[in-house]
Formats: sequence, C-alpha cells, structure tokens
Amino acid sequence: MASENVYVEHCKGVNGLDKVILREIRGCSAEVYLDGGQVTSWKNEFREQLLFLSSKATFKPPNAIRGGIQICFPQFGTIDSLEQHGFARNRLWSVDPDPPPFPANTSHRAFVDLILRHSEEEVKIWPHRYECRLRIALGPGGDLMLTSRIRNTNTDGKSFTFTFAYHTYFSVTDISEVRVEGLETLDYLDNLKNRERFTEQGDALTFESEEADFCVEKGWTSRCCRVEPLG
Ligand SMILES: O=P(O)(O)OC[C@H]1O[C@@H](O)[C@H](O)[C@@H](O)[C@@H]1O
Repeated sequence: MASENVYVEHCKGVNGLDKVILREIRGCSAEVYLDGGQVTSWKNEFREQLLFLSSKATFKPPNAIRGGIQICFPQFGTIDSLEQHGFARNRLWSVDPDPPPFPANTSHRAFVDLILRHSEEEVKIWPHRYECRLRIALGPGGDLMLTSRIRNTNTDGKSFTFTFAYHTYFSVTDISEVRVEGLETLDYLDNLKNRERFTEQGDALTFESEEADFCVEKGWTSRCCRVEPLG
C-alpha cells in the first residue's frame, strides 16, 4: 500500500491516473481522481456502491470521467458560452499538502483537500484568475461531504460570475421506486422536449421510465436530473 495512513491512501487508479482512497473504520470508503477532482466511488459500511460510474467511462484525460460526482465550474450546463459544464471536470487538480485543519469538534480523519487554479491557456477562453478548493471528507459514519471555495485571484480587482454544480450520478436499482422530495410544484425544463417548461404537480418527483432529462429551477439555483440505464 503506497499510503501514509489507513484513512487516506494515495495510489494509482485506472490507466495509472492518480487516485486518493478515503477509508473509515466501519468499512465505508470513497475514491477520488485528481483528474476532474472527481469522486468516482462511495461505498457504505456494507461495501455497497452508492454512485453510478459508467462502464463507458474511458479514464482518458482530458475527457471527463462519466459518473461519480463531476465538478462543474465555472459553468453549469450550457447556461453560458463555455463548453457544457465548464472545464474543471477536464483538468488535473492537485492535492493541498498542507490543508487547513477541521474544526476542533469534529473527528474527521479521512479527507483530502484539492486545489485547481487557472492556467494561462484557460484564461484565453475564460478571462479570469481563480483558485478553486475542494475538500472531500468521509465521516466516521460514512457520510460524504464536499465543501468548495472559489477565490477570485484576478490581479486587476475585476469581479467574475460563475455557476457551479456537484453533478452527482447516483446508482439506483429501480428507478420507479425513486422519489425526489422538496422540488415538487416547481417549474422544470424538459431537455427531452427542447427545454419546454412544465410544472411538477405531484407531492414528489417520480420517474416513469429510464428516459428522463430535466432541470428544476429553484430561486437562483437549478437542479438537473437525468436518468440513464446502467452501462
Ligand atoms: O454528457 P455530459 O456533457 O457529461 O453531460 C451529462 C448530462 O448532464 C446533465 O446536466 C444534462 O441534463 C444532460 O443532458 C447531460 O447528458
């Protein structure tokens, strides 16, 4: 094991890409690729996989890894002129060797802090300098926490706007049993119907088939949902 402790292991994953494995004593774990700063696996104490990772995921940078939790920054979806979901998911993040400590009252030992900074090449397509920090922590009970912080490092004091998303692919065995609560009665844009606007009328979002792709709008945030068959 090429690791420094049992909670955090730095090793190589598919195609020799750098990967970090987080483990907690009850058996839960998470895997994070530095490519995309992406969580690709999250298992509970029974070693059950909670995230979906496509069998078609190529693990060939700079292509985004299809599945897990993709980081969409500085643009979510096609809201603006950049490529869909921005470029952070195509970039190689680095590990912060000296991360700020957790607040004293927590007992987190399985965590990794990642950093992504602008590249001069990127500034040509998105003219801003930034530092994006992402802390991925696996709690003692197996809960997974992602905390992100974006810092504007433009030297000319220019502000910028961005959109951000944790684009999460959950693994579900029977889509007809899934209910998403808290978003009902909101408008949604159906991507399978040319982004036509509808209002969900039920007491929860449910899915009638494995073909669904929509974006729910709530205030200044939007949540997208796409259902695809395993594979
Ligand atoms: O294929 P991409 O760029 O990784 O995007 C994945 C999905 O992202 C979702 O946000 C969209 O609603 C889907 O339409 C899209 O397929």
